[in-house]
Amino acid sequence: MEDRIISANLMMEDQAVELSLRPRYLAEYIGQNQIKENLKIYIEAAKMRNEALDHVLLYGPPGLGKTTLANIIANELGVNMRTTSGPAIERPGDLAALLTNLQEGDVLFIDEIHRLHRTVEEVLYPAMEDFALDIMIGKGPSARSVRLDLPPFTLVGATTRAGLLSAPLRDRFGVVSRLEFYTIDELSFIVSRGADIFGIEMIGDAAEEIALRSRGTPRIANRLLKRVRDYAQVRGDGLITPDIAKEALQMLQVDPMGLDMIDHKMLKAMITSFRGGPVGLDTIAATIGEESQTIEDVYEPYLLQIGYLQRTPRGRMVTAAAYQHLGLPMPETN
Ligand SMILES: Nc1ncnc2c1ncn2[C@@H]1O[C@H](COP(=O)(O)OP(=O)(O)OP(=O)(O)O)[C@@H](O)[C@H]1O
Ligand SMILES: [Mg+2]
Repeated sequence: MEDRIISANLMMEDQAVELSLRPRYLAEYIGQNQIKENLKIYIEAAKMRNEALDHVLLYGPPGLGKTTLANIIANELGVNMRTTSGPAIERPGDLAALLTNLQEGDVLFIDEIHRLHRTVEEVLYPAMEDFALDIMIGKGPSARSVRLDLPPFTLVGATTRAGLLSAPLRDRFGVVSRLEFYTIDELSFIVSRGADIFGIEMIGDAAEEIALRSRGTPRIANRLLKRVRDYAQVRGDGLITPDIAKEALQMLQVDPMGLDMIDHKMLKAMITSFRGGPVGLDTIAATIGEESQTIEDVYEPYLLQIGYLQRTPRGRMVTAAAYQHLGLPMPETN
């Protein structure tokens, strides 16, 4: 299921592309204007005071630019960044090793921070708050705790599931930023920028055709651009015209709103079996043979964003806009 062309999750084929396309400074980072503006001020202030930047939590759906932003923060601060992830830190000692290796002002980036082990998380609290590490020396009755000073550092945490973060951890971030889906204009810009970097020729509204189908997500925009380029090369002379872009995307079975077969299957199942809802997440999952978690994290956010699905206390509902998009009549209300 995860080889959907419009999946926001990172795929093998994206990795090289993302490295070459990843913006390195705030000025190159498109969109997320509020976040950028705030960060610019905080970063400048931290540099003026010669202090570490406050800890930053970045959250939002996959592919919106959290990892990119973490790298940018370190670049703008002019410091080194160490990268790890929640599940990779198995024991408190692993975290201690990471922390004691930081230089003053460095950024420690913890991806998937909602998956930190509880025992590790507890070591993180004093580290974040007091730049200190409490370690136990010895065992049994003679054991004692020793406090070790750490260099001031900035923790940047990223998560797709802020709701799963414990309150004490969340409270220790001075800056909490939620990334939003990108507008069509912003995505068009990202596509054009990618085309420039790759030396791809594109004319007319071709970038917009790709942007429209990118589900508000730069990662998807970059991936679609790559596929469209292949199509243009094989079917034409490499030039991406709006028609070529449309044909290529049609072949990839991505509709003009960025929906693919699985979205269609899910919406249609809700319509035919449940009169459009409300229907519970688990029931939808069972009906289309997917996991509830996947639907909630991966499929649903964009459908909610464009107003094709609605969340109600009694479950999910298909909206009039979705019926219209699918060309299906709304059931009579009674
Ligand atoms: N604001 C932006 N401007 C231009 N390109 C962007 C922007 N945000 C993201 N991208 C592009 O999208 C790609 C994916 O972004 P990134 O890896 O930072 O997402 P993420 O939020 O960390 O995803 P995940 O939740 O899967 O870790 C980047 O490599 C970059 O090419
Ligand atoms: Mg990431």
